[in-house]
Amino acid sequence: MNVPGICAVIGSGTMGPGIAALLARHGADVRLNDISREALDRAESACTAAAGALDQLGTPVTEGGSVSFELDAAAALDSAELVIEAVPEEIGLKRRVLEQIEAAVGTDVVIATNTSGIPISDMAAAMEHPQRLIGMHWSNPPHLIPMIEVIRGERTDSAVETATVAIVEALGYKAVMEKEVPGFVENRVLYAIMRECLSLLEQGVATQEDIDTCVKWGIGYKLAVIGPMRLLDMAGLDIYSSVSGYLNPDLSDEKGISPMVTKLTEQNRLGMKTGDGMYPYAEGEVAAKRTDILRGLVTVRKALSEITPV
Ligand SMILES: NC(=O)C1=CN([C@@H]2O[C@H](COP(=O)(O)OP(=O)(O)OC[C@H]3O[C@@H](n4cnc5c(N)ncnc54)[C@H](O)[C@@H]3O)[C@@H](O)[C@H]2O)C=CC1
Ligand SMILES: Cc1ncc(C(=O)O)c(C(=O)O)c1O
Repeated sequence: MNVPGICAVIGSGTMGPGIAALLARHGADVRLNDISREALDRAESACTAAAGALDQLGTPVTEGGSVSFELDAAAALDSAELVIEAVPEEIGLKRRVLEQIEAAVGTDVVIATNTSGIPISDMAAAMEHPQRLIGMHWSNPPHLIPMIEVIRGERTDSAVETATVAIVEALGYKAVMEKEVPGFVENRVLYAIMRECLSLLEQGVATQEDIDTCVKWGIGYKLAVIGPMRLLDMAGLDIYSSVSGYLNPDLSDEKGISPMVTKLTEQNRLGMKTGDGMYPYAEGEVAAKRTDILRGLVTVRKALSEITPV
């Protein structure tokens, strides 16, 4: 299966532009929609940057692809063969947007949601044709992380799942098919790591710099080559049993949001998008960090593509 010829991406904040740029790279006529003119203006340069990263990666260009920027949702959705919803993670808003999408496209059109982890069945509750809604969870930055989680809701048609997996594979990405649980697989694992790291920082066990160094080199580097299930075999299940026996009861079981994150959020210190967060950023540093991150991800992905899968 090829990538559908006409795609609509609804919401053009952090995720929409990278998704649109990758679809366009594979030949699609992509309409990127947002309710904010400013967001669409920012999206134009984000799409250009994403295309530059795809050039660095050597991703071939399929002729005929383009991205257009649409304030008018109806124009974006007109004749769309695939719709990807990427509006903020708020169930009420997502339900309203899905209602608007479903009223504008044919019943055979796949409607995918990029939710970070809201169960698909909860989002489909008010839909007239819930069989065509599917979770298609891209990882940030979506034009570079070559894996997408595909999550069926209780009423999703199996043909919609098959079609979505085929689209993911046509993009050259790996599809991971899952049953729905809040957070899906990726964010359950990521948020377990984040919870523990934030707890260690709040307890003063290590600085944020040292926590980042430990996780990047001690865990991240290794996990990019060996998945956690295989790592258990490499370490030895007897070792895992001994360590988890005394360690698991001591790990963070914080049920709420980290107090440190709550305080920073209340101060509008949201990270790179506001120029201050877990780290402070000097003038020009956010752009430099973003460039370093993209360059690093391109380099590591190229290296990983050359190794034998473990
Ligand atoms: N930021 C991340 O790292 C990741 C986010 N996600 C998920 O993707 C979705 C989008 O996330 P972000 O791009 O980070 O959000 P964002 O807040 O950066 O962008 C969302 C955009 O949607 C627009 N929007 C709001 N209401 C709209 C409507 N009715 N119609 C059209 N556009 C509308 C906003 O103006 C904004 O530009 C969320 O569900 C999020 O949880 C998934 C993977 C990673
Ligand atoms: C902090 C954080 N939260 C959610 C996601 C997501 O996948 O939905 C990501 C990501 O990197 O993709 C993330 O970093």
